[in-house]
Amino acid sequence: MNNLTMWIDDEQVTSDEKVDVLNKYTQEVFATIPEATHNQVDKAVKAAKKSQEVEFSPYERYEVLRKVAELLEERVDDFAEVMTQEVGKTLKECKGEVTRSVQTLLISAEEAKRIHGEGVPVESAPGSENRMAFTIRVPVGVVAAITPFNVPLNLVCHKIGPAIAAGNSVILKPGEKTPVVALKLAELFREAGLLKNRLQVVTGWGHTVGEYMLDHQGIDMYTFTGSKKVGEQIKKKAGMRKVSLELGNNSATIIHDDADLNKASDLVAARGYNNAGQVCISVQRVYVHESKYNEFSSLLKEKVDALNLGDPFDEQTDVGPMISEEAAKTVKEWVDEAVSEGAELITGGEQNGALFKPTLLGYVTPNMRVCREEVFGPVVSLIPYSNFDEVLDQVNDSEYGLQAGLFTTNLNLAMKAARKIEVGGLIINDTSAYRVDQMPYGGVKSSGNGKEGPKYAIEEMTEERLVVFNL
Ligand SMILES: NC(=O)c1ccc[n+]([C@@H]2O[C@H](COP(=O)([O-])OP(=O)(O)OC[C@H]3O[C@@H](n4cnc5c(N)ncnc54)[C@H](O)[C@@H]3O)[C@@H](O)[C@H]2O)c1
Ligand SMILES: O=C[C@H](O)CS(=O)(=O)O
Repeated sequence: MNNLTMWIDDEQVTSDEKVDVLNKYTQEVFATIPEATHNQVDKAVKAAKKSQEVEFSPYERYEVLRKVAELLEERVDDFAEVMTQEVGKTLKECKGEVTRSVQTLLISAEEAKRIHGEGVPVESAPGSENRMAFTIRVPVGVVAAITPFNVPLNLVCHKIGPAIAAGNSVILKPGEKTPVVALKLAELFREAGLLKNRLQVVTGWGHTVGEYMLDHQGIDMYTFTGSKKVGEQIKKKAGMRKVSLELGNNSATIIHDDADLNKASDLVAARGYNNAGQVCISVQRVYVHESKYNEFSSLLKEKVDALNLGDPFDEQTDVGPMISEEAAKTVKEWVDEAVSEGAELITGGEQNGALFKPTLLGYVTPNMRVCREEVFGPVVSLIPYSNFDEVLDQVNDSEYGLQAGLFTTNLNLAMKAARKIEVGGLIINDTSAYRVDQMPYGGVKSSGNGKEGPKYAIEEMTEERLVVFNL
């Protein structure tokens, strides 16, 4: 068993209290992490602040991030195997996540060289003829990055990459259920020669270690990915400090009457169940035009039935365990409740420990929890509709707004949806779950605020400062 250590003030340290990290398939403990104390968090913040005094040029930041990307690329298999144990998602998916993380770091490295302000034409104002002005972007300072369990490497890279590229010092608190790959990544930053204390990692529970971070006034910005509940707490506690929140969603995808049903059902089957549905943009609510509902439903059922549930290390497995038995039980409760309220159980609905069978529900209505709230499990709900304008309203009838998908060949309808659907991103002819790492990514309403994607995250993680010359 691995007794892991944190990185605080340039040292590998532990603490008396420990948190077990389980292999999510076998449920055996495969590592322990220290529960950081209040003093350790304080020490990390002070060390981060001090590290800001050392010059770190954009090109040096580029070099370190590029080097970490190279080191990670050499260790894809090693990282993926650890991730499969701690998350429970399939080995092939984990390899995909590590490969994406390499890209996120490389894009961040490139963006480090492109941080710039802009000229401001103050001289055009009467009386300001002898002045000139421009903006510069300066680092915010100490950034606290708090990350969730489900995508434990790439979402960490989406925070550390841009924060380092922008010239900040970062204190990372990874999700307590999946902290191991984050700690391994921190080692790569050391190996790559990152300046002292530009990255520190504290581990432990959110309600303790996370809260110590929220209470520390030495932190200049919080970048958080996780649940709406915790996001709200962070926003309250941050006060006037900067906050970037990437929160949940109950993602909708529309299948219009002109859609390619084969393609649409392939993509829904692939993106409604990967990582056991524990993806913030996972396909959850699928609105199908009534004229195609039966055909789409049987095509999709066939593809969902073909998904193999089981050991994530087995190459034949498509869907591994959920993060815990407790999470799987909640999903079971919501599915049973929907069926008792009149939904059709097309397939699935069975739970065994942390394993939950890929489930397809039909004739789901707006007030059912599987529709209204974020399921975060392998459950897709089909909802028939007759009128395009009305379905846009149904999609918007949600407190969330991260991404949505629309299958149609009609350009006018696609543009109408783009203007009307209240989301951070609309994906045409694919599901809500499309994401590549350079794109602007982030939600509206209860899905949060601020954008990720290194270029956009760097804007969040820097301040724009105006410089005016009186010549
Ligand atoms: N929008 C996105 O990009 C995105 C991406 C992935 C996951 N998510 C969301 O994350 C959620 C699932 O992840 P989770 O269960 O790990 O989320 P979570 O909110 O329970 O935990 C996220 C992080 O917050 C910490 N935390 C918990 N309580 C805290 C507190 N009181 N103060 C400070 N920190 C605290 C946790 O320890 C963890 O590190 C889902 O809602 C999902 O949609 C969103
Ligand atoms: O869980 C949500 C993630 O942001 C989606 S992805 O893994 O980045 O595609």
